[in-house]
Amino acid sequence: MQSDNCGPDRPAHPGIFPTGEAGKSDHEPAERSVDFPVSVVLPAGGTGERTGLQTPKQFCSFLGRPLISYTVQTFERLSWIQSIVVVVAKEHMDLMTDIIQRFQHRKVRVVPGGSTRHRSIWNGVLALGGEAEGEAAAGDRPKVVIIHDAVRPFVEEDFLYKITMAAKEQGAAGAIRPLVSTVIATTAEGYLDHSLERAKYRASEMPQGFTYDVIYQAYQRCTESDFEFGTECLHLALQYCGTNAKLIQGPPTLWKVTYKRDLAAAESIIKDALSQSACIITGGSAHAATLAGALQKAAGALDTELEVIPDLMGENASYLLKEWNFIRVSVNCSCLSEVEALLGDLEAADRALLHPVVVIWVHLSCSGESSISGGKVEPDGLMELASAAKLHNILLYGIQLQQSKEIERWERSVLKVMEITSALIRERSPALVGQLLQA
Ligand SMILES: Nc1ccn([C@@H]2O[C@H](COP(=O)(O)OP(=O)(O)OP(=O)(O)O)[C@@H](O)[C@H]2O)c(=O)n1
Ligand SMILES: O=P(O)(O)OC[C@@H](O)[C@@H](O)[C@@H](O)CO
Repeated sequence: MQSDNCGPDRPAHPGIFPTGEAGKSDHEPAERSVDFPVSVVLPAGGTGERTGLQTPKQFCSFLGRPLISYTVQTFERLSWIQSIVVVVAKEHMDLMTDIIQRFQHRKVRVVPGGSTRHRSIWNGVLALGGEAEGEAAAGDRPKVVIIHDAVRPFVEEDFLYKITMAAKEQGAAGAIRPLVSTVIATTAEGYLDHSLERAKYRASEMPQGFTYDVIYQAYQRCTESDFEFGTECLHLALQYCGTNAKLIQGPPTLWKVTYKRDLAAAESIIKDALSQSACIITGGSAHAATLAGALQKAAGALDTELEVIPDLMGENASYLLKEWNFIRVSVNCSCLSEVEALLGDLEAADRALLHPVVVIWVHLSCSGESSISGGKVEPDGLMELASAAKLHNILLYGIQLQQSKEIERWERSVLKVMEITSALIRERSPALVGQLLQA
């Protein structure tokens, strides 16, 4: 049984991870031309025992989204990938179908896995050829199959392209990384037998690529012992097809989420990727522009790139499609209509389907009267707005500060606004949503 879900026709959501060029974020995937069909098998049928958690790691959530959804997104946004087969345990088929529908993933099919990783991958390869349903659909068969563990979410387009082209040429290609620890052989009694010369060995990682014929034939010919105990597809290609894989050293981002600590590391990487920059909207106010300039200066010390714009009109509307963090400065105006308009624009742009968007309302009081004692700002109004925004995965926070003629005091307030802003953007905590914080 498999479930097809092509999902609604929508533009690929921008990615948040670098394409492989250092520091360049991939708001849009670089267009590459691949003139043959490429499909992907994502084995996700394991139980993740080594995390010690009840929930299999591929379904553990980060910022409200399961790990596997991040991996699927990485592949679905590449125009040269024609289809993705996710292989999950039978009891998770419905869960995976729900994830695909909830996050509007495209080009994805779900098929049942097997008792071992190899069996799961084989089921995925069969599905690509239409055999999982009992009829061979030769026309759908891809030229190249990328096999990638679903728990390796940080794969870069550049590297996928390299593996794909090498697999097309060579029949098989695989990612490798230098060994971090020396590999030793042990005796039956648990003593050292010998150690391997580390420089001669590499860690085999994912993604791997194969021509469809090679991986199909390899699995058709392999033994029950291979299915039960094997962990290396490249070995099957060599052993049963005489195809010697091209090995390509990949970036450190290829690591596999295996232990509980890896989940924390993955969440930190995702949060880092979402908090690289922010956009300050001043509404054209001179006071707000002054504050924005001071915040930009303070941001430099906090490694956050701040862009200042008056509004989201014209060309500036592009920020709605590429920015994950917005700061709306209101001066002497405690009404929330400007924030409400921004939230409406973000909801209309459908920005927060895959990642929570942060909106921070900075209320600058220049009138001299304390905006607290004057009771000018209605915190309830902010909480109400924030609760509604949260339903669209938009996290709204408030910060209040007063203009001060004392330079030192003003600079301290500005720095405090920037520190609070950085923390809110980095953590994206639902707990602080709707709060009016004081700088
Ligand atoms: N029967 C299996 C076992 C594993 N996998 C998948 O293969 C990938 C790499 O395997 P591994 O990291 O070993 O995952 P688990 O087997 O879930 O982990 P553990 O060994 O800790 O249980 C994972 O995406 C896992 O879901 C699979 O599709 N089918
Ligand atoms: O062995 P595990 O099941 O933890 O993970 C699978 C890994 O072995 C595999 O992803 C790479 O070694 C490449 O084959």
